[in-house]
Amino acid sequence: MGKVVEVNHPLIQHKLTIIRDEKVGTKDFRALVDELAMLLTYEASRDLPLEDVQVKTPIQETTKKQLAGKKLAVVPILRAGLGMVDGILQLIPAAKVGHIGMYRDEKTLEPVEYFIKLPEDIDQREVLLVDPMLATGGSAKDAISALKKRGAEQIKLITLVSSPQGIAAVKDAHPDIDIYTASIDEGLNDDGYIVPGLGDAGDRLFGTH
Ligand SMILES: O=c1ccn([C@@H]2O[C@H](COP(=O)(O)O)[C@@H](O)[C@H]2O)c(=O)[nH]1
Ligand SMILES: O=P(O)(O)OP(=O)(O)O
Ligand SMILES: [Mg+2]
Repeated sequence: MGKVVEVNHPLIQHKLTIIRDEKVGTKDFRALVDELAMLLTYEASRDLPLEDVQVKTPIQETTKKQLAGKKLAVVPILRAGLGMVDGILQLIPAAKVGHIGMYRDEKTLEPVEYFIKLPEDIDQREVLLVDPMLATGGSAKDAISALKKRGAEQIKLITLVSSPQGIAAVKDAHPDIDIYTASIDEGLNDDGYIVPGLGDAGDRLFGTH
């Protein structure tokens, strides 16, 4: 059974409050989404396996830990997820990057997939699936299904803002998935936007409407 972790570190709460502000422009919004993604990845990577390694300090030889070389892939759900990739790669530069393109139909709120390109060995990688917003959960559910269909077994979903409904929908469809989020907000409005949320993350990242 996967877990749901609301990572409420003070730095995360502070930065998230800033980007909720409608007056924050594209440049600051982008920078803070990157920083938040990095901070969330710090928590989501807590269980990465370690192995012993010999290291010679200027004082003496010692046995310490290093990452055991686990293969990772970062997979953003386009467009909004793209804003989280660079921040994650700063922590895990060797990760490969896949892309899943999806938009929500404005009337039905159902996700429409328009692009998918993943590393060939996705079945051997732990996947960090990233999207700033988990609203109805439709996009994340379909993205996880697409990853599983291609053999991915270990998948963590990282979001900035989640609704209780979105979390429940993902857990219902994919009980094995761990979800890391900076905030579980109150809910959804009639247009499927998270309340209070931060608006349309893709539009705010890329300056579109
Ligand atoms: O407040 C919101 C809600 C949604 N989005 C965008 O939609 C999808 C997620 O919606 P689901 O209903 O969970 O499928 C997400 O990719 C965002 O791009 C948003 O920006 N703001
Ligand atoms: O999920 P949407 O429709 O908001 O897509 P995008 O992330 O491209 O804004
Ligand atoms: Mg959008």
